[in-house]
Amino acid sequence: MSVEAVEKASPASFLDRREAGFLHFVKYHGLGNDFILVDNRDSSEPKISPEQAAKLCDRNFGIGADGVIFALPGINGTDYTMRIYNSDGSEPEMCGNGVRCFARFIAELENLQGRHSFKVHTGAGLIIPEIQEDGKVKVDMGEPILKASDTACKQDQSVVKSGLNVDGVTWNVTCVSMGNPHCITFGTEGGQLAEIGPKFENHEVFPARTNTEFVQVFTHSHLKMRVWERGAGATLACGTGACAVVVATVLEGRAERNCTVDLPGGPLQIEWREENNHIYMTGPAEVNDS
Ligand SMILES: N[C@@H](CCC[C@H](N)C(=O)O)C(=O)O
Repeated sequence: MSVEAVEKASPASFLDRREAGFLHFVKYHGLGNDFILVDNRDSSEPKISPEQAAKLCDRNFGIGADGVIFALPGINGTDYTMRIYNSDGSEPEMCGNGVRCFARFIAELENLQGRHSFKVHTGAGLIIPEIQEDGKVKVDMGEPILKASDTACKQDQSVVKSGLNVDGVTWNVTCVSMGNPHCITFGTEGGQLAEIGPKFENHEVFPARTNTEFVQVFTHSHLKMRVWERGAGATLACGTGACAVVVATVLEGRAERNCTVDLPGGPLQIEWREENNHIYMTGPAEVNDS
C-alpha cells in the first residue's frame, strides 16, 4: 500500500474516517517517547513498509516520531500483536513506552471504559499491559535475559560490570535484554550523548546494535538515566531501557528491586519481582493533542 496522504485524527474520529489510500493514525507518547499508532487489526502485515515508516518519523519532512507502532491481530492465544519500526525503519523486538501507548490506543479503538488488561504478542514474547484507574499503565514485561548471546553481545557468558573499550576509553558495562538489547553503564550523565551513543550502538561486540543507558544512582530506590536508542538516537524516555537499568543496578549491588527511574521525559516506576523474576513497569501514556 502506498501512503498517499496522512491525517492526524483524534481517537474518537479515527474509526469514522477510513477512506481508501489514507493512512489514519493517532500520535501517542510515553514521557515524550512518541509514536505513530496505526490500527492494523484487519491484517497480519503492517500497512506501511519500514522505508515509509522512516519517512513518517522524520521530524522535518514527516509527522515526526520515535517510531511507528502497529496494532495487529493476536496470535498464540493473545488478544493483539504489537509490531514497531524505529525511526530509522529497523524493527526492534519490543518497546516499553510503546506498549503502554498501545494499551491506551486499543482501549480507545475498542471503546473500553476504565481498567483493562490485554495479552499482547511481541517480538519479546507475551507482554501484559493493564490500564489502571488513574490512567497510567502497568505492564508485566516478563523476565530479563542475561545470557550474553541473547543480549546481542558477542560474549559467551553474561556481561556484568565488564570492561568495554569504546573509542579508546574503558567503560564498565552490564548487558541486559528485555527482548531487545541494552548496554548499561553507571556513574556518568552520558556527556555528549550524540557523540558517544552511536559508538556504543554500532560497536563490533553488538552485531545487532544496542541501546545504551547512562545511569546515576541517587539512593537505593532512585535512579536517573539518559538513553541512546538503537535506531532512534537520543529519546526522552525508554521503557525497556528503564527495566534493564533496574536489573543491572540490582546485579551490580547498587540498588533495590523497586526503583523510581528518572528520565528526561519524567519518571517510571520499575519493580523486578523476586518471586517470579518478572519486571513490572508503571507509567503514563497520552495522546499528543497539542
Ligand atoms: N523506546 C522504546 C524502545 C524502542 C526500541 C529500541 N529503539 C530498540 O531498537 O531496541 C522503549 O520504550 O522501550
